Amino acid sequence: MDVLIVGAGSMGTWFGDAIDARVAFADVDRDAAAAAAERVGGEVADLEGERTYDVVCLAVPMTHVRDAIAAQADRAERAIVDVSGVMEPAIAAMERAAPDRERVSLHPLFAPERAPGSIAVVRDRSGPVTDDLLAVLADRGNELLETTATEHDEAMETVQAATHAAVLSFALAAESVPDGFETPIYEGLERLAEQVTAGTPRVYADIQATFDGADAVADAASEIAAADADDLEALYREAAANWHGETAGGDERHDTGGEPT
Ligand SMILES: O=C(O)C(=O)C[C@]1(C(=O)O)C=C[C@@H](O)C=C1
Repeated sequence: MDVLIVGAGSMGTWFGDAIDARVAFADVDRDAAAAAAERVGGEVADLEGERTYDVVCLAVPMTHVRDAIAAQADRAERAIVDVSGVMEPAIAAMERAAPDRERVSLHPLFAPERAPGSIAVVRDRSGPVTDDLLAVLADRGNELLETTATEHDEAMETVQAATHAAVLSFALAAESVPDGFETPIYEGLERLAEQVTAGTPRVYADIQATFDGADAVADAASEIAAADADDLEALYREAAANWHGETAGGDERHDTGGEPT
């Protein structure tokens, strides 16, 4: 099987490494394509070339995936795949541009350096080629999470947009503290702030531009900042109910002040 990977950034490189196929990389930055090809043992392809492949995988930023699918779909003989991270527009573009080919959208739910991990998978039109690709990903330790484009994109509002907004807000707002003052809760957030801010700024910007979620975090933070003690207690109980069920934190007999029981 030969696969053209359009986009030779970290996701394209991850995909080329994670599958078992002859791969070629095309990118606006030909040096990036050459680096990815060298890293995974593939070739460099022209971005606007005529050559066709069994599979074309779009590994471009989510803001460009629609256009990239429209431009590259004709080079896919059997299957078209994307790893852009947004599924509804990607699937719609694939249905338009490749109605008679296999179509799968994949979103690795991890940064490439933490591979393997869970991969959200929408099999919009499955068949032998994409079944093989997915079987190899599973054999190599990835967990395939079968979903729909709508379910995925809605989940990303919380899992990515709101989560990143919360962590980045903390990363911006936190003052440095002298060594030794760290609490277990603070250390958890500190670790997340370090992890999130070690990524690629544009990826995080694209996620915020694509998925709602940040406003809900901003609204909740404003409510907390403006709350008096009674309001804060109510907000705390609401949060506890969301995460532990209706009675948690609301029953005085079990009110541990946050200590484990
Ligand atoms: O750093 C990680 O491991 C991540 O999970 C990165 C992360 C995320 O934070 O949501 C960022 C972008 C990708 O689309 C997937 C995952």
